[in-house]
Amino acid sequence: MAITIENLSLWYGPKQALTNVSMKIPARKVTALIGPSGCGKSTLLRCINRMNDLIPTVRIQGSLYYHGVNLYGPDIDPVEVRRRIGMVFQKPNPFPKSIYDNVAFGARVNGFKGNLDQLVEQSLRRAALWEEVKDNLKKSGLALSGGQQQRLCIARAIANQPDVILMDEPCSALDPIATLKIEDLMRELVKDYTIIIVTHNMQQAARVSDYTAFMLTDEQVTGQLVEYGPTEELFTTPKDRRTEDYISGRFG
Ligand SMILES: Nc1ncnc2c1ncn2[C@@H]1O[C@H](COP(=O)(O)OP(=O)(O)OP(=O)(O)O)[C@@H](O)[C@H]1O
Repeated sequence: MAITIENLSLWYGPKQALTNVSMKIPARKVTALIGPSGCGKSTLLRCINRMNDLIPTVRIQGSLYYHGVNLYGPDIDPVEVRRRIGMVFQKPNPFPKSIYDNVAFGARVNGFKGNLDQLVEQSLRRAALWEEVKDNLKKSGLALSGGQQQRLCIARAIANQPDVILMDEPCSALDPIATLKIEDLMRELVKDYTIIIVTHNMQQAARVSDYTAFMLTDEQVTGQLVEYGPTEELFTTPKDRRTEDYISGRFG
């Protein structure tokens, strides 16, 4: 298992957002988190690389293990956690720098001693962007199309040599063609990385993920994990009535 989550609960100030979530996320698979708006998907995703630590009012209970190490243990450096567990956001967010400098950024900050040109090329190739930008590496990252910008952000994440890539609705700002390109890319990247994706789009979860987790906030419990299993099973033979209602479009 890449990630093991045990009884994780989270509060934003007095407001609870996750309740006793437990799940095991396998390495080198795509795991999708689905569920209605506000059910805690992004919150759970952000727990995995300790992004919620940046919010002062957040309180977390429970454990989250990454290859057996408790990421919330006392000796853990959140900066190192975020290098190993990279993240791609909903809205592509390249730095206002050249394509090259975007990809080289993390390596430079970390005092990378190897061949930077090679790292940039490899990362852009892996993000399926190299052919489109190789003659324009000095061009601003912001001058690319939305889909290219998102692949640039994926290249920037890959250049940090992560093990896990978290993606928070990576296609929601993209057109259908750019979306399919990112989905193809995910299937390619999963050969080498563990990918966890939050998506609103059930078809997308069905297309790209190996495992799916359905989350829900209802009158009784905030931010609960209702059902989790192989994607095909969850979509064809859900075990919980609430999963069935959601995937058949009866609510959310
Ligand atoms: N920084 C924050 N401060 C306070 N409350 C927050 C914060 N971020 C999220 N919340 C609340 O926590 C709950 C879960 O939000 P979260 O964004 O994790 O849900 P989600 O399932 O990802 O929703 P969506 O699909 O709409 O993005 C919501 O009620 C939200 O308002």
